[in-house]
Amino acid sequence: MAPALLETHALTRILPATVPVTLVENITIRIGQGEFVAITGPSGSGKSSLLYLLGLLDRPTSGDVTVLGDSTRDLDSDSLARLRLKDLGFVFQFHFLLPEFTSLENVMIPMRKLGLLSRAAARERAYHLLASLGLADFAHRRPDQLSGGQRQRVAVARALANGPRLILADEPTGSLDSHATEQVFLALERIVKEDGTTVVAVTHDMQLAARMHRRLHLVDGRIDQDQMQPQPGA
Ligand SMILES: Nc1ncnc2c1ncn2[C@@H]1O[C@H](COP(=O)(O)OP(=O)(O)OP(=O)(O)O)[C@@H](O)[C@H]1O
Repeated sequence: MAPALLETHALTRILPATVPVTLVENITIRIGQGEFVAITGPSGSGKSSLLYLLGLLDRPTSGDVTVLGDSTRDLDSDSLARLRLKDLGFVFQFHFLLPEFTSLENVMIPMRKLGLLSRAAARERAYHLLASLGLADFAHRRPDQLSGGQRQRVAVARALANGPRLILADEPTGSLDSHATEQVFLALERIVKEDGTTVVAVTHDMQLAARMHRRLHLVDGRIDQDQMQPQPGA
């Protein structure tokens, strides 16, 4: 069997404290290439905690995350940072674009950080990514000159900058109105359909979750097995 893009094995994260807090417990999942996966569950059920572990932004107390068949358990912080920069893209509820830079410059930053492209090539790729998300006319605007939906689509373009295999999104439409939500959702859906990129998104929006391939439903930090059925039509 081909290796999954991302797998977890008995992933558990406990915050040490006088009374330890279990964020997620015993999570074993397998996510393949080109999947569009929703992480759902009530507030406080551990959705963001799981996404941070999947994105190697937090480290488990026990268990493992494997990326393309390779364990990440023994990687040092530099190797984890490199893996995140090259193979993973992140979109958060708030765009976190740098306010003093234009859309184009914001999208170029991860490419320059990875250091594989010249400045001119990074600029061209950033422009192409923005254009593919319907933002060609907004490439030279700063974030404060964009609408909420446009800003979030710039954040999607930035997440795509280094051609990641996996995009992790934490409530990417959580602060948007319905029109902008649809624009951002369609942008993510297109990345999955056309590029075969895997997208895993935390969402409270059950209508959006129902349009994705699969739902991982969390309750009290654990996967709710009753909710693990594939979505109809997926
Ligand atoms: N640093 C922390 N200290 C103490 N408790 C924490 C900490 N971080 C998270 N928690 C708790 O862990 C649980 C899981 O949090 P998490 O943010 O992953 O949930 P969530 O499902 O994403 O919630 P929401 O939908 O409200 O964003 C919650 O009960 C939260 O209060």
